[in-house]
Amino acid sequence: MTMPLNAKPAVHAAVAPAPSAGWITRRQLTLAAVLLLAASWAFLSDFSVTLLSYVGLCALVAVGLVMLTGVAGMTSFGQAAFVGVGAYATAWACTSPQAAAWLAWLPPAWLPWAGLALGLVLAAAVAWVLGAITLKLAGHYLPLCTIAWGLSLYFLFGNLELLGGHTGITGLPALSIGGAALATPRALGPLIWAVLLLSLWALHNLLDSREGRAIRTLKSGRVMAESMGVDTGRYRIKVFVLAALLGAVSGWLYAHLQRFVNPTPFNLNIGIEYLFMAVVGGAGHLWGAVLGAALITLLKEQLQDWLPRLLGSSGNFEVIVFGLLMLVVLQRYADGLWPRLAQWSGRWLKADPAEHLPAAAAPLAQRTLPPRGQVVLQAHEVTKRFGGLVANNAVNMSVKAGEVHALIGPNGAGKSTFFNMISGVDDPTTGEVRLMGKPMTGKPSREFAALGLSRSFQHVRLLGQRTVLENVAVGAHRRAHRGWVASMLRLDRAEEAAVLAEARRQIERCGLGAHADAPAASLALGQQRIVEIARALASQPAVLLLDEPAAGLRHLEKQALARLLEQLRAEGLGILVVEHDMEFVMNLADRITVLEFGTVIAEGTPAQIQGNQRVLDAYLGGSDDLGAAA
Ligand SMILES: Nc1ncnc2c1ncn2[C@@H]1O[C@H](COP(=O)(O)OP(=O)(O)OP(=O)(O)O)[C@@H](O)[C@H]1O
Repeated sequence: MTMPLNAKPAVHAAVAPAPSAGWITRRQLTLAAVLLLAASWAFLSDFSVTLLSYVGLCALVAVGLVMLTGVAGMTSFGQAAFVGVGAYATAWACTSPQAAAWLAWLPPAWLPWAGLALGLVLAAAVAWVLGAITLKLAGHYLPLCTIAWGLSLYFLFGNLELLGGHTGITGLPALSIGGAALATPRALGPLIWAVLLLSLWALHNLLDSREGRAIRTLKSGRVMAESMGVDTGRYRIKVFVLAALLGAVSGWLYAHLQRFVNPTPFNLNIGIEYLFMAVVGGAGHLWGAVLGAALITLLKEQLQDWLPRLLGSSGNFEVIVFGLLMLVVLQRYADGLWPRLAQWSGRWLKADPAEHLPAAAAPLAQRTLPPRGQVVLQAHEVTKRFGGLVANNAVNMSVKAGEVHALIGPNGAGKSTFFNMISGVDDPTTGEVRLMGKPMTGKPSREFAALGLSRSFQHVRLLGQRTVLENVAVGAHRRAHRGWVASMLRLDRAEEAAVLAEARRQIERCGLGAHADAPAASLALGQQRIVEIARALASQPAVLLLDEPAAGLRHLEKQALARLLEQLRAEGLGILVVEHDMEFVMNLADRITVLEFGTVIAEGTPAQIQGNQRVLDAYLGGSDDLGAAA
């Protein structure tokens, strides 16, 4: 690997799909399937049309679960409750005398639309409150909480007199658009599918954006994302609200399809079924939700029909068979069926043409670097205790703009712990950290990122299945601004082009241009460390913290890395490096701080450190390393 430091930035930054020898693209196939469905709608039987309408309704909820569970990593069993919120809101708005009095100014045909607005507001409010309370929980506590509030809302529907108790509410009007009543599944089904397809399009756009990259970090990269300036807590709540809104829209359509509501379709069993649909289809894939909803809805229907005939008696046999089938499917296809289908169809599909992002990209936010020699990062008496163990003991250290400062010490000396203290990943037990002169103690790492600090991690934290380009683009998150709605509507393309061009520029600067479109996990570990540096550079930092950047690199690669860091120093960055490779450190660093058992035992220039007896003693047999680097 070489690291051309002055490589030109790539202008066009879209991810190129792998070519294949098929005759139709995925996009064309999707369009053909939608047109076929639309054309055959009038000829399908009433039964098929009804079934397909239910598939569409379930897929709408399941696609929200794909976003919530598959993409963002939050498992919810309680999604049926939000479907109930949407259904009951419109049922109440359309039938209650109180609502009629309040909405007397509205023509009757508009009442269902008022019901939709009410359902969306209620679902968003309930989800926001529930999310704020429960989403901080980790592990199995979060799914348990979703069961708890799923049950609570279900019983609330059944016990509120205002909502008709367990009998429910009857007499809902049909939806009407432009005077045409959508009173049957044949008439309402196209609207259900139009809403579903529109949602899929918007969510696909969202995932293919700056905001989508941030959402993808929620599953396994939250510490990294916070260090890149992403407010992951806020994103988690937003995804939760989004999934709830999709559930509420499905509930609204369901209520006007059935024309009555009662609590049964919103119970916990149905919540689990929605989750099954997302997981069986492929929880990480938007179209997996449609596949899962279709499979499970059709399977249930067929089993209900066939099993009593086969077994000669009636009963809920389909639930038993259904459960067993789920076990087999999940055992064999842990990622769901969509990836298998995509793999199989990949043989005869050709790649979609690469997206052409606008060439005239919007400028990204720029940072003015502090003057050379100014202290940019300062640790004062920083102590960190883990129970009885003192990992950092009153550590003092400062990093100046335009210098490379190295932090060295034997294994377990407390270097990574100190890194976490001064980057906001963890809080010191006592002591103070100042960044750009501002006290930062107790602040989250995203606020360190906002002030210009960026870092890499000792244990590489990349989104392995995403491309190198996408990973590095996460680093530029704070330099762009377009939000969810702009992303869903594709209004962010100029800014997206700028983000991707910047990411590609940093990748090429770090010598990984040839790997930009490869999944990050396919790179060697040493290269993955370089990807982390490129990601940190994409944020245009003033302070760069690198935890063992040279580990796993070959000799020439280390030399190229040293040249890159020298250039960054010349540009005025303050760089702090934790590194075990003494030759690398002694040739590069301006100042070195040595930690032993969490305490600073020496600080000075490389020459002073190499002559320091206490340091040589600390390294025991390692004194040769220090000497050899001289
Ligand atoms: N979360 C934690 N809980 C308890 N002890 C911890 C925790 N993190 C680190 N330690 C302990 O603190 C000490 C310092 O660990 P740290 O990882 O900071 O050392 P290091 O100098 O980075 O080591 P290395 O060079 O091997 O990475 C070690 O004894 C370690 O076991």
